[in-house]
Amino acid sequence: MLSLADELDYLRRVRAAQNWMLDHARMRVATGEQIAGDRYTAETLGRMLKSHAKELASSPEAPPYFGRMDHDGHQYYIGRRRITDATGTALVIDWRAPVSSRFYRAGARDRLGVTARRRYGWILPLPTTPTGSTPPATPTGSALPAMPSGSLPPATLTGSALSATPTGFALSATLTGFEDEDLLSFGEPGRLLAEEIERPRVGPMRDIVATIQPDQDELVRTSLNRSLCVQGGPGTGKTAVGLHRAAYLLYTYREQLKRNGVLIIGPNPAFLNYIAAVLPALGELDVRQRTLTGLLGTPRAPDDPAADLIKHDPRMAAVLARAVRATVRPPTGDLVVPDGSVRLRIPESDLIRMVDKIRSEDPLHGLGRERLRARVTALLARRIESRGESTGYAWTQRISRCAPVRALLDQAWPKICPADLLADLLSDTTTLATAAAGILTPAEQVTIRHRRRSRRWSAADLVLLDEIAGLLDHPEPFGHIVVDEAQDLSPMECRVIARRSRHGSLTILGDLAQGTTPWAARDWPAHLSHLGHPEAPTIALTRGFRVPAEVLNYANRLLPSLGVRVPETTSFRTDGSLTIDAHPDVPAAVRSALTHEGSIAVIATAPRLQTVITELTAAGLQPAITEPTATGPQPPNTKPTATGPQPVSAGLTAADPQPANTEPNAAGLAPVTLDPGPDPSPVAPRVTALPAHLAKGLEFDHVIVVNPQEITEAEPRGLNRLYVVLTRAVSRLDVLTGVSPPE
Ligand SMILES: Nc1ncnc2c1ncn2[C@@H]1O[C@H](COP(=O)(O)OP(=O)(O)OP(=O)(O)O)[C@@H](O)[C@H]1O
Repeated sequence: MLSLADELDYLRRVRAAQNWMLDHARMRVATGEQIAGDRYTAETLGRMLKSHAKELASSPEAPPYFGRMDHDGHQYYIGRRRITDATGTALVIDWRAPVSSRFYRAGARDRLGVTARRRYGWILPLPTTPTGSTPPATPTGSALPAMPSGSLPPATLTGSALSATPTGFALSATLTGFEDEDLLSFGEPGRLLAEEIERPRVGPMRDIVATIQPDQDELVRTSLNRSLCVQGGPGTGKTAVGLHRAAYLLYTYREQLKRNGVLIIGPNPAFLNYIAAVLPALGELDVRQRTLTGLLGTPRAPDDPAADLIKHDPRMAAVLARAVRATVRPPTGDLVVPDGSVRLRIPESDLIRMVDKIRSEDPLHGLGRERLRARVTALLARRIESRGESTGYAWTQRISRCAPVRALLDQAWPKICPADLLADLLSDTTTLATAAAGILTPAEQVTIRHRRRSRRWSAADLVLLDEIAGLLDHPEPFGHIVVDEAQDLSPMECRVIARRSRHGSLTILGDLAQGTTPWAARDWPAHLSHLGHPEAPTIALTRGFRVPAEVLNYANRLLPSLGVRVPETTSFRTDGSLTIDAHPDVPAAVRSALTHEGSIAVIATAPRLQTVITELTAAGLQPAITEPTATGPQPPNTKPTATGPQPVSAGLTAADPQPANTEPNAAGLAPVTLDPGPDPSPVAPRVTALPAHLAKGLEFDHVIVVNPQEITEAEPRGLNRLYVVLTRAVSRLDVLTGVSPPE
């Protein structure tokens, strides 16, 4: 076992190796720029070297390793990235390397050959303040919490806290201690893990590489060719598992994923901002993170709940397929193509047979058109060749694009513009009746009909446009897609994702109990079929890392009324508190919450929130707010978990730089800050006022729910919404029930 002094020596070696790696990468970029070669090779090499250097330079403050294990006579230090010294010796191995899996999975029942496991505690420096000074380090960030000197449990081997000042990296993590796990209770959560889970939430979501649990590790390391559906209650780590699986796949299947890449789909921009830092912290800078809207475009027309219900129904796929097929018509007249002194002819009857044959092959529309062009050209070529003449590439090109052939294609198999087709379909009674006959009822047809031909599309229309585009051609594919909050997708939205993962795999993350959209899934098998991966196994995660037991037990009482069958979540934590107060005094609740560390959210229905904000502001407790506009929901103007001493204006605004690879805030989704009035002092900068419908996926240390009965009554799935809202609390939940306490 290494002593304290040995550990410090090792850390110095690792820091030196990190500096060498960075210098070396930068030098290679510099020399690479002078290498002669063809432009393509030089560019590819340059890009590769630069991205390697960028990756090494990113998050220099992160701890270089978080654990160590002894296995098979070797000692392995495990970190976010592999670190090698100038001789090529690996000092730290990547958490995704095959052998690292033993670090996560070795337990009392099966030690997997691991004879010792040690976890390290670090503190991170705070970023430099605007005045240029660096505040003292705090135990936050992507690290295990600090181990206070002298307070280590007897099982650990440290006698005092360590302090190693690194070289090279100006703002580096400081090693503060380590914990050796008791081999007899191997697998029991240690102190460092408990502290990590119970820490107050500060800033955006962090990676969990240091404390991945065995069941999570199995999901993370599932191979690329397998799709997975993870059903997990609130705070069971679904999002964390999905993001770490993306990082694992990129590491293990880098070559395969180079071309098509990985896509993360989240429910809204606020959520994407919340998770944006996780993959870059793991060295993965090139993962696309989008909402479905980000993938499909910005809606320009408001939602229409009655019409949307039909437009999101899977029957619409059949209506649109029929509408596209209806554009293919039997050719009228013979095809006559002048070629030099001869006129080549294909009789109408042959053309009709040809079109019928291609239709029976059921190709995508765009492919069908090209198939018709190719078959007509081939038939004309045979006519020429039967006269003993030859055709070549130039002849084929000319004839296949000549005016008579083009005219035939435009008449029998026309090009389709999705926007035109949808505008015609939705505004023309006869066209819609023909396409929807026997699929939608006449009343349903009236409901979705647009009064005028318009190209101002609602969110539901954009899904239909994508469906039409998918009937014409294949969209850009992805090697792997992670879909979060998947239970909320409509069948038609599922098809958007299915089209993009035809040859790839999916990680589907969701909780049927948290389904709040009108079309939310009630069971997984049907949903998985819409997602194009009915074979994906559904695996349940039932241990909650966020919500303390007392709060979770309270929220779980709603489960039998939610209309779905899901396993109950049990909590890893017993440190929380729950208060139920029939006389809501929001300012008093906020004042009391402010006596604790961490983020605070006041959650209510959107209309109630207006009153609450006025009340809080009058009491000198102006919160950061996030509120809906006519065009849709908005991300919080303070990042979901923004806590600590940040002014309200430090929240996300439309002008703020967006985290790498997340979409910019779509127009109309810009956050709104309450007019601060004559006295703009943000009295309660770590308090966020949040409408219930924007709470999904987020977490706050202290949650104050105002008038829960209004939340349940505000929408058809109001009980599910309340379940989501109650389970956002990391430490404390106050329920201010109002005059009529809910059952
Ligand atoms: N193994 C772990 N070690 C430490 N923290 C963890 C672990 N797994 C999850 N967490 C933490 O638990 C919290 C909840 O995780 P996450 O958001 O992934 O849950 P979720 O299942 O997606 O929740 P929800 O359905 O409510 O959105 C996060 O703060 C996450 O970092």
